Amino acid sequence: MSTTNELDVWRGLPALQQPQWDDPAEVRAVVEELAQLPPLVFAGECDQLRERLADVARGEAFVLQGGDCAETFAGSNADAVRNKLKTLLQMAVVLTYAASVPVVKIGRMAGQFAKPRSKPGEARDGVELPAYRGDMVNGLEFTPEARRNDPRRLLRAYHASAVTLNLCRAFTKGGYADLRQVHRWNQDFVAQSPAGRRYERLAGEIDRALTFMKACGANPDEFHGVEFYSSHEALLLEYERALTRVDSLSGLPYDVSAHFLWIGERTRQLDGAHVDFLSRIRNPIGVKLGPTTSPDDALALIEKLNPAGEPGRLTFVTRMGAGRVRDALPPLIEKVRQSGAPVAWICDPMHGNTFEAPSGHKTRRVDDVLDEVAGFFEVHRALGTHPGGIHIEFTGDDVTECVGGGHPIVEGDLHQRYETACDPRLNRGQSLDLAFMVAELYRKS
Ligand SMILES: O=C[C@H](O)[C@H](O)COP(=O)(O)O
Ligand SMILES: C=C(OP(=O)(O)O)C(=O)O
Repeated sequence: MSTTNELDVWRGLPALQQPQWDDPAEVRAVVEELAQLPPLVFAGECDQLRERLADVARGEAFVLQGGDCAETFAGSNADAVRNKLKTLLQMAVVLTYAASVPVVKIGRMAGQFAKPRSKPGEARDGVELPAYRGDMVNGLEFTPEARRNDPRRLLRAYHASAVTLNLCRAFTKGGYADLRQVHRWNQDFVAQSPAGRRYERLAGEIDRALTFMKACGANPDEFHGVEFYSSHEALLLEYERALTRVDSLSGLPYDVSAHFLWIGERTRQLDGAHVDFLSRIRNPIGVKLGPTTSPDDALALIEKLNPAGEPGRLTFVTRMGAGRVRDALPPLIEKVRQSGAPVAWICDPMHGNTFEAPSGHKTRRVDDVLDEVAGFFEVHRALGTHPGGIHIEFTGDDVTECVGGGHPIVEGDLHQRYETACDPRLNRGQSLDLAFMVAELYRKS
């Protein structure tokens, strides 16, 4: 692991997707302020997650990672965070109970405020403005004022992350996530949707199992809370660097902005700044791999990011697209397996399946999402490797952003509740449908 000076090597390397700020002095002042603020997460928690991910790499646990595409400052409130957590908990219960596998729960939450974009600008009715890059950089509103990059937003992102993480810790440790509450999470949902009714039946079985275990002498308080971890894409390196601290116990650097950080598909260049910076922090980390990744790219990333071959350190999050997963994924897994490197493999069935509907809304078909996950399981089953988890964009609200699902949304419905700040998310029913399908696939594999 690196010395403090080596943590700045990235500054001399190409760093893609970094915002241009108007006033470097203002950025320096903000970064200095960030560097004085308390850690959001602790080194020991990151180490614990690394151990959980080592279980995943060994085939003994499954990751459920998800949340908004882009969190917003306005969304850092109790209702929105509770709804997201509630859906994550419901999905985790379905997976744990129906697939009988320990589920490592990681929110794409409490820090997912910066977005890489395909184009620097956005045009509407002949007007061109800079693209929205996440609330950490500029505002979503289509006005020149909102779209101006404002470094003070880095501080607001830190505080919004702190608020969100505080809520997550309270909900997951303070009794709300108690397994004896499985019915309560579904109360507002049960009658409305096929997924809700299916979940309710499973919750009834869990109730009976808990009563049985209690009768056998198990301590029901064991089910009081759950382990929950935060994660986001480590995109804005000034922010991540300012929140990197040397742990007083181990003397090693941890990025204390989240437990788990990942490098996106657009910034995973081997000789780039993002790969260098993440190679030097001690957190468990991930890399997104799209369909253009070669087996040699995967090996080179392993060599750079986990040269010691430590289990749980490195997760590959594959996002091939439903049409490509069955041919693009096997050569990667095969070569990594031959190398003996311990990698946890997770499927992101969202980012390879985005298209634009005739109405102009960016959307995804639930069928494509399900098909990519099915392909991911088929490939792992054929190769005898472990399908280690899913990474999804979802929300706890009944939005209309992805088409299809058990309670189908058609393209003409997209305008009804299209609320994402960036890419389309699964709503609660679509997320539960996915969890039931994954549980079945897991059982079979
Ligand atoms: O969430 C991922 C990316 O930021 C997003 O897909 C980029 O979208 P764009 O192609 O509209 O820029
Ligand atoms: C940008 C993202 O994905 P990818 O890097 O896989 O495109 C994302 O997960 O927000």
